Amino acid sequence: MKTIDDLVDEGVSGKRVFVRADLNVPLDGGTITDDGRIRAAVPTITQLAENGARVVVASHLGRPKGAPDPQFSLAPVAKRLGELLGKDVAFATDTVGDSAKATVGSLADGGVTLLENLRFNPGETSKDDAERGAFADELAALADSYVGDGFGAVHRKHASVYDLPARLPHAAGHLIATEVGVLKKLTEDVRRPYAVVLGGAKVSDKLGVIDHLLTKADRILIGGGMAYTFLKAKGYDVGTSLLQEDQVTAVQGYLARAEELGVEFVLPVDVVAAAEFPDLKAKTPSHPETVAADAIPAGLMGLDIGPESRKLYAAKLADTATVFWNGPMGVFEHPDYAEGTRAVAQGLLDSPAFTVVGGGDSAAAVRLLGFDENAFGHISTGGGASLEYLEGKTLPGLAALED
Ligand SMILES: Nc1ncnc2c1ncn2[C@@H]1O[C@H](COP(=O)(O)OP(=O)(O)OP(=O)(O)O)[C@@H](O)[C@H]1O
Ligand SMILES: O=C(O)[C@H](O)COP(=O)(O)O
Repeated sequence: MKTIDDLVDEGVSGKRVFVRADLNVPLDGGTITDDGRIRAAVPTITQLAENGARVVVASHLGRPKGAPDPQFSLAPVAKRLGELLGKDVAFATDTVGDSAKATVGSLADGGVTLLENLRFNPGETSKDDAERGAFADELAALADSYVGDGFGAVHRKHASVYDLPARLPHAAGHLIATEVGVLKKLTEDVRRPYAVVLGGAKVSDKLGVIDHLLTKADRILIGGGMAYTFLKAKGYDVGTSLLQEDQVTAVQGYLARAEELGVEFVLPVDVVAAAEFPDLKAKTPSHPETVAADAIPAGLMGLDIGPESRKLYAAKLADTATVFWNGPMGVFEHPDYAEGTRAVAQGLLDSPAFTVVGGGDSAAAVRLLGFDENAFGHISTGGGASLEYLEGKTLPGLAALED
């Protein structure tokens, strides 16, 4: 894989270099609540700008439906990126339209622009190769070369991740190199006991990885929105909790296979539940109740792991040598449901293990709850991406940089 250093050695001065970053940060209205992914993109952008490139940065934010949607605008990200780089970042209000063409066209050597959200264009995420390709052609017209650095999105076969590098000379940026370097260690000589902690809300995306982890991990701890599909698979009532009904049978299969293989599954024994999803904006007090995990009353939804589960999870992490954690244990954005995530983060720090925390929200949670990110072995910007890497899957955004 060609690196950004190789590209810079070949000469980037005066050239338009397209940087596909993952600047998908958590937002509260227009306010960025955690800028970790923006900070992670800085080294690559800085190196290119310092070497006289005209840097065209692009990213997705959230999951808009292929059309402009102001709540997913990257405008606040352009401002923050400018502060971190210590220079103005020209923001294009579209991705391949007049604004993008004009902004890129007027870039000086060493200048940086950020394009509007790639997912405002249906071609970005299309399953149709021709539609994605047509959008990639339009993006390619804005640049002379391509640097892939959005590790958090390399598992997506999207136009800017997969099709665009095929159309331009390409290289991998610093973030991708660092992330792959650390995760590779977890797929090779992993020190045991090896525990994997899974939570979060993208349940359908992430359940599939468990099948693979059963042959790798010694212990799998389940929390967050993922837990309720497991509790249901054990025959328990889960009230109105997040549930992936179509995966219940598959999960029963995982539980049976784990028993055969001697892999320990750790599920919550109690949960913090409420009648309604909390107000994450106002953070007004909600009405949480701690209930047994095997009998969540009808009308209540599980929003965090309970106090007994926190003790159990900390104990299960205490003797591990390696831990990979993706996905918060609860709706940590609201103080009533943050304690499970806090307990797991503390459990990781108290254990002697080499710890990798992966995922936009997981990494943000660790920082927002006041933990020192440097105390963890590695904080990955990729959640789904790091899981699929560990699964051994071919990741479109890495494969595209290889040839
Ligand atoms: N019990 C629950 N019910 C509903 N949502 C939950 C629950 N527990 C956690 N969440 C939500 O999960 C979200 C994070 O999940 P997600 O799977 O996106 O993790 P991630 O670390 O960001 O990984 P990725 O980088 O792949 O997105 C948080 O916003 C949190 O509020
Ligand atoms: O948050 C993430 O995991 C990445 O930014 C990818 O986002 P996606 O799951 O919406 O493709």
